[in-house]
Amino acid sequence: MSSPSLALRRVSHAFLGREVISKINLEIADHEVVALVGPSGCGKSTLAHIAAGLSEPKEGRVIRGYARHSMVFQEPRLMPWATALENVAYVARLSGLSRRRARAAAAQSTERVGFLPEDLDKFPVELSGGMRQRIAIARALVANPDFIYFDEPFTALDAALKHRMQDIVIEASQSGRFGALFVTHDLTEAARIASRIAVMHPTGQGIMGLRDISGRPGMRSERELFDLTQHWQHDDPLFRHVHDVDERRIA
Ligand SMILES: Nc1ncnc2c1ncn2[C@@H]1O[C@H](COP(=O)(O)OP(=O)(O)OP(=O)(O)O)[C@@H](O)[C@H]1O
Repeated sequence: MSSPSLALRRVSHAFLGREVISKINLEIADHEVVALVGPSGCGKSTLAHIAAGLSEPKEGRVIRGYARHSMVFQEPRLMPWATALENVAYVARLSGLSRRRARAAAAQSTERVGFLPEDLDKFPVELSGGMRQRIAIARALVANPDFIYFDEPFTALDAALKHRMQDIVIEASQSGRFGALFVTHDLTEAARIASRIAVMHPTGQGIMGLRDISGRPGMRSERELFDLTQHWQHDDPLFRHVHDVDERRIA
């Protein structure tokens, strides 16, 4: 890989003296979407936060080759006092646009994620969970990032809406040409949106392995996705612990 968008080199982190991730190595190529999976509590969010610079690793290095990133979390984290449009425009303003151009960019970004214009003046409390998450994605896209961190962004959504939101990410990653680290519990989601899947060790002791996913995201049929996830779960030892519940004892 010549110049990766993101490279993690022997990244370790501890909370209150307890090491939760250890010696993580991972590279993501320019415009590549990598899904990160692993059992609950193995350290996926911790790793994504460190990679995005929200916290400093205790050891190791994070090398960011991209120009500008954004994040989408499981909870939309919108500003409750601002309308849907203002939530998105605020980020556009931070990237240096005038008020008028920021509002235009925000309107365009919300259209891209299928948010209806008549709902733009509503406040977060007046929006459904799916509408709020669309705004969170529009906000992540508005400043034209070339890298996005997704931390289980669709876990709380119902199946149909989840599917729709995945399509939006696939479409946006292809037309907007960003790379991404996409943390998820859902192997079918990983198989749909990513070009590679990374499996984290159940207790955070590194990335256990990676698998290339053949074909282009968005072009894989439901049958192919089903066969692939069945194969991962039943025939590939790498995935043996992916759905384990976290039963580690806290030291
Ligand atoms: N701020 C914190 N302070 C103390 N411990 C923390 C903190 N954040 C996370 N942890 C611990 O670090 C470990 C890894 O947590 P993390 O949220 O990164 O896992 P995860 O794989 O993303 O889990 P899930 O899939 O359930 O979201 C867990 O044992 C968790 O309890």
